[in-house]
Amino acid sequence: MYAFQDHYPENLSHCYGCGSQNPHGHQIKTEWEGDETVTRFRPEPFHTSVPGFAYGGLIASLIDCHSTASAAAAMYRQEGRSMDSLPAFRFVTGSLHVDFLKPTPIDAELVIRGQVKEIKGRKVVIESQVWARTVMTAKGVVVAVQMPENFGT
Ligand SMILES: CCCCCCCCCCCCCC(=O)SCCNC(=O)CCNC(=O)[C@H](O)C(C)(C)COP(=O)(O)OP(=O)(O)OC[C@H]1O[C@@H](n2cnc3c(N)ncnc32)[C@H](O)[C@@H]1OP(=O)(O)O
Repeated sequence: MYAFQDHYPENLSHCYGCGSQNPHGHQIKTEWEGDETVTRFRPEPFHTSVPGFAYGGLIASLIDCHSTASAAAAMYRQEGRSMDSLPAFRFVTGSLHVDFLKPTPIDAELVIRGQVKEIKGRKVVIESQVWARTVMTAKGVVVAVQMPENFGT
């Protein structure tokens, strides 16, 4: 699979959630399935909250990085451009809202499905749901904003 994150330039591949260059991170991979974006992730025992269940911060970070990647992919798709083309679209999180609907089991593959709700200027809004087997355990809304040139200054 060639994922959205595989197109990130190396200097932006250190993110704890999605950076392929971060050996301690989740290194999530996201791709299109029709008009939805999909990330699959299997929690490790050290992601535990209550024994048997995944830590909420993990769920939030999966939604977060799934959504920033989805935002970039959505912008490329809208422009009819390949994700390899320059200049690159880079998105950071402006806001992250998560609803924890059910406990998330730690022993199941998690499937995060995202939908593009709005693209306006430098902003993309992504809604996502986290599924464990047949149960939706969390849902989220992320406002992703194209990273300013002077980010961090
Ligand atoms: C090939 C692909 C490459 C991809 C590379 C991937 C990089 C890897 C990184 C992975 C990262 C992984 C994830 C991470 O961990 S990212 C790390 C956590 N996030 C940050 O550190 C971001 C810090 N914040 C900022 O830098 C600025 O505040 C940003 C850039 C977010 C906006 O400041 P800026 O001055 O630039 O924006 P603007 O004022 O012109 O507004 C523009 C639009 O956005 C809307 N808005 C703004 N904020 C919010 C908000 N809080 N709620 C709702 N909406 C908000 C605003 O209303 C407006 O919309 P509209 O009114 O026009 O409708």
